Amino acid sequence: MRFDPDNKETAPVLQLDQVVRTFGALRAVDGVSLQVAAGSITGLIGPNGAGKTTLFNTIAGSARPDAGEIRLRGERIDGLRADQVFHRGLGRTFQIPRPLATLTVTENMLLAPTGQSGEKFWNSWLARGRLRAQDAAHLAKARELLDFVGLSALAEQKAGVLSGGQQKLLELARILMVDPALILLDEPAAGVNPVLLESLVARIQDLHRRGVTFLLIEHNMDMVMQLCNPVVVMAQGRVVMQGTPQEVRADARVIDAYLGDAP
Ligand SMILES: Nc1ncnc2c1ncn2[C@@H]1O[C@H](COP(=O)(O)OP(=O)(O)OP(=O)(O)O)[C@@H](O)[C@H]1O
Repeated sequence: MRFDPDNKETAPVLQLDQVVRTFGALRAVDGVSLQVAAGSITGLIGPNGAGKTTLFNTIAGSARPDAGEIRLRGERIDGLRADQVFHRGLGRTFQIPRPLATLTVTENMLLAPTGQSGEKFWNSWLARGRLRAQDAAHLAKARELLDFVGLSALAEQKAGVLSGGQQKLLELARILMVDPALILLDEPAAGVNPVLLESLVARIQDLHRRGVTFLLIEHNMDMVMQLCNPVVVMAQGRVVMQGTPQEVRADARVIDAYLGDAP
């Protein structure tokens, strides 16, 4: 399906066409074509080493594709830097969150609109200088979003003291500072305690109801089955199948892909 800018309902937010990313002889992403429909929570699953994170890195601009085309809302983004992709409306979180530990939670939030994609670990002195230029509107928005993810009470704490789950909520809130059209979540459930996980799932559902589109990598199948439709399955750098959670669960190719990963 080609992107139809006149049809906001059905046009895919993200479109990948034959994307390849290699590491030497290894084709970590080996000709992936897929579409993420506007308003969907699309799941990306697959055994360890399938190429999911490499695909995210390639989409988000932290790794360049060796071949293929990537479009966000119909416009080519392959070849752009991570901060450029971020400002075009694509936010991503990491398997292991990367807040600036010596800045406060609020200060981390205020870095988002200045162009920090989360890719670079800026030194805190430099980051503080940038924050002075922020205006009150950004601060109000930061407070509102921290409230949304349940981190208001920790707003003035150093981000380094947050638990892993709280750091994931902070990453999500930080991305929301730029009103993203699409959010890539890399293993949101990993290392998150059950209470915070419930809160994270609820926030994703809230945002989904407000029209935010998600593509998420997850090994927690309960979460995938609860949240995602469709689910895309990768193995050995390729898309093996795509379908509803029920279709994926029952598909022999998916079972094979996972069993092939067993020790
Ligand atoms: N920077 C790199 N240099 C060399 N090889 C890499 C690099 N990053 C990833 N790979 C390899 O690319 C393949 C895909 O890795 P990737 O991390 O994308 O898989 P994944 O599906 O995200 O796995 P997991 O579920 O374990 O996170 C693996 O064989 C991995 O060893």
